[in-house]
Amino acid sequence: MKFPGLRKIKHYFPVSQPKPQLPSLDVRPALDTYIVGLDQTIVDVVASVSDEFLAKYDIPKGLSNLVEHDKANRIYHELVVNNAISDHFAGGTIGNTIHNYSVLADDKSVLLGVMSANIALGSPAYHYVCHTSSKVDMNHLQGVAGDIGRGITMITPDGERTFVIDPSDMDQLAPDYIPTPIIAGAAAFVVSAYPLRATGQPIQQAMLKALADAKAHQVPVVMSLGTRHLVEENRAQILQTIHDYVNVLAMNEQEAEALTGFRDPLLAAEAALEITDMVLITAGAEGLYLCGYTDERTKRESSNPIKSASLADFNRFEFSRPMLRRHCQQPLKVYSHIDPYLGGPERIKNTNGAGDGALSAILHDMAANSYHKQVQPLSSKHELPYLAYSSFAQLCKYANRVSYEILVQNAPRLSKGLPEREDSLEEAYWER
Ligand SMILES: Nc1ncnc2c1ncn2[C@@H]1O[C@H](COP(=O)(O)OP(=O)(O)OP(=O)(O)O)[C@@H](O)[C@H]1O
Ligand SMILES: O=c1[nH]cnc2c1ncn2[C@@H]1O[C@H](CO)[C@@H](O)[C@H]1O
Repeated sequence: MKFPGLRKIKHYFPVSQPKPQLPSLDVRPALDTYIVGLDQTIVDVVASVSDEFLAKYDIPKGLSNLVEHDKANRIYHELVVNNAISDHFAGGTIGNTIHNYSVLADDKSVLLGVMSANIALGSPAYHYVCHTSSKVDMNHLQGVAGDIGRGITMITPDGERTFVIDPSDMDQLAPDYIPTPIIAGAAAFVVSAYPLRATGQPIQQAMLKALADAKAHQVPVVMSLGTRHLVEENRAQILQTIHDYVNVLAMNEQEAEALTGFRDPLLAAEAALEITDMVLITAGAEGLYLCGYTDERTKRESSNPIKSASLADFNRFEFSRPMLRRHCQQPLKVYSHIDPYLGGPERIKNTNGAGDGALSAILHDMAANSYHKQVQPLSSKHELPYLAYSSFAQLCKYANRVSYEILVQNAPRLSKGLPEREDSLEEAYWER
């Protein structure tokens, strides 16, 4: 487990504990710190298109659109003829998140989903496996006869991305392939709201089983919302799922508005905190917000400039560490915001995955907390059951830095971790 982000370390963080056992790529619940993700396994087929192309096929821009197989094929073939396809890349919002987690933490994660039982060279499954970190344990995947999903990722000249999703067998994941002991030993379980639109498909029951297992074993449940119209179309079901199971909710500002009715991210977060414990809202060029709970007796005042927007002095206690609401004697809502790292890259070719990247940083910090607690149980950092290792403010910095890296690497999956030294910036960024 790597240290989450960079900073002058105040507490002892044992980075590489020698392990008496032989190294193993399989996750061993009693020995490893890991997270588990459930996803619709998807390969991203990346193509450059014009706005007219989207209009021709009646595809709403900026969203993830489920389409029938024939239409996806027609689009795909026109893109092949136009020579517009630049790459095939492993995708899936949770696949991306746990891959990035494994790259950042240099540690294991488990992917639950389907995979073609026979993988042919050049097939969607082949591209998926080739572009996934070897630290992602794929031993629990369910083999299927057909293909994994195909997500045609169309990038318009303004850098916006629009998905056309052809599901193939991606929704066939059955509850029998949810390994309860693996979920029970995880530092967090992460899922997206996308499977909620696969009405009547086995993945819905599989997802419910995984959520129930995580809840029964007090494993924090993290959910990302996916895309705005998914939230608009399944709002009641999503709200109920969050209320029943979710501890950390991740969304962008459009999804937050669709869920809560508030366009303003702080008001949206305030509303969402009525049904969950922590909320990450990414807001594109406005940076990101991380909001949650801490206990009155452990609140810590920020030494950053105090900001006011729709909530007065909202970041006053952003140096506090997040807790589950039910673990607080006197819960206090805490809000933190950060502008894009270095103002954002000079030129953004494609924002795909920047939000998922932010979430993988939060997951890394949560897992680092579990790891630290396991190896240093008597540390003062664990006097109370905190949800993460770092403060809200520090988590914002780390998440923001990772989003920037996704934007500059121009791909939703990191090919390498963050640089050990940040030449581009004064050290102050990582300090309190
Ligand atoms: N135009 C931009 N300028 C500067 N930073 C940006 C810009 N767009 C995104 N970012 C950075 O990336 C983070 C996440 O971006 P965004 O809100 O677009 O995520 P998203 O819509 O959830 O993405 P995805 O669903 O593709 O993962 C922002 O919080 C910010 O740090
Ligand atoms: O319906 C879906 N289910 C799962 N993942 C999806 C869906 N639509 C798009 N993405 C995934 O979201 C990532 C960027 O955030 C992309 O890599 C894409 O594969």
